[in-house]
Amino acid sequence: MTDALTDNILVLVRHGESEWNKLNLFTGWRNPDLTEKGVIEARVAGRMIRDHRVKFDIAFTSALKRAQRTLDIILSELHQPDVPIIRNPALNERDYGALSGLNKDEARKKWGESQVQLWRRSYDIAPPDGESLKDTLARVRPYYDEAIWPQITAGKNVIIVAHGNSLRSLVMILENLSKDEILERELATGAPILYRLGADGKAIDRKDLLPARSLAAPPEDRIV
Ligand SMILES: O=C(O)[C@@H](CO)OP(=O)(O)O
Repeated sequence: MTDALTDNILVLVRHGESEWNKLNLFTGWRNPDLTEKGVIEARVAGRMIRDHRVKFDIAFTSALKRAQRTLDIILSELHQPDVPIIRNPALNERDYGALSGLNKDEARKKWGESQVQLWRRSYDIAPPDGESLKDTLARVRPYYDEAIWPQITAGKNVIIVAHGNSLRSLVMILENLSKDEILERELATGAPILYRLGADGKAIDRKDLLPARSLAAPPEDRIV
């Protein structure tokens, strides 16, 4: 058991593994469910957060099943099933447009590794009919400012369960990252990030909670 966190806390969690993560398909706004592994990842995420004894006042998630289900499982593991939940498409994954449903390896064969990497991880190059990270940030930021930040300034502890790229947009905001710095950041499924925020809305510190199986990688409770 870790010391209880007493300041206002914002926790971000990417959903557990989805059926389409497992199949290596571009997912975006499509709506696959969690795999069994994804359910376990969500349970483990809930237990790791429970060890930090955070009591949440409000939860936010996207309009997509994989994030909503992950949140439900986390709240159940936390024994906090009555936390109010706000679901909003502003927190949806980046819309992958014409790539949605395509296999990522097949796409590399068709368009080349570097083009696919630009679509996946450049800041402002959108896939055909889809959103870039910049476009995603442009909808995540106003939602954060108008719906989430007021909760934090009112002294609430907040959990957000969303998606790789909607959360990377939030990480940019919270850690004041440049468009180059965010390109380096990957978010693992079911790995909670605990932030303590200052009055300016920027992170004072961050803890990445990693399940025991990932201990070979970075240290469990890295504070930056
Ligand atoms: O397919 C997607 O919607 C996302 C997240 O799984 O993929 P990527 O890692 O390419 O942003």
